[in-house]
Amino acid sequence: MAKSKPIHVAVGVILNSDGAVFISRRHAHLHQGGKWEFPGGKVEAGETVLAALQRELQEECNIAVEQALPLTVIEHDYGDKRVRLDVWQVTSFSGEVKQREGQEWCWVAKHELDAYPFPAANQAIIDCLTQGQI
Ligand SMILES: Nc1nc2c([nH]c(=O)n2[C@@H]2O[C@H](COP(=O)(O)OP(=O)(O)OP(=O)(O)O)[C@@H](O)[C@H]2O)c(=O)[nH]1
Ligand SMILES: [Mg+2]
Repeated sequence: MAKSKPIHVAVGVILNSDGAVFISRRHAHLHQGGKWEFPGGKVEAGETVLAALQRELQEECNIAVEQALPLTVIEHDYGDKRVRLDVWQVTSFSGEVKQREGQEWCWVAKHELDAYPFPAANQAIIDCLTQGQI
């Protein structure tokens, strides 16, 4: 049986002035619950990916994205659902980064990212960050 279209997700990599990355922990009851993630969420119908990124990062981590660059697109099949992660690096923003939805969160040095379990789709991003390619 043909599978339905992947869920299109806008995902933001935010680095602070120390070069650390903002991550938060998915609530236990959600898909991939308990794993760490980059902030972001589903792109709505008729919305650009950048607009979705701006909306999600305002809602989830309190910032207004001023500039962001597309890094990569990752398609992954979890078996129960397929995702298409549209990964952007946030290069300019205003506001103070903080988690607004009650999720555990932290800034983590790139070389320490391997210690945090992420959803399988994220592995390519984690590799780029730990190898200093981002
Ligand atoms: N935000 C985010 N989602 C990810 C990442 N990696 C990954 O596989 N996903 C998957 O992307 C899908 C959508 O993400 P999401 O749950 O943040 O979507 P959302 O904010 O719109 O959630 P909502 O519909 O509950 O409001 C989930 O199935 C999630 O498991 C990641 O690094 N960040
Ligand atoms: Mg989300």
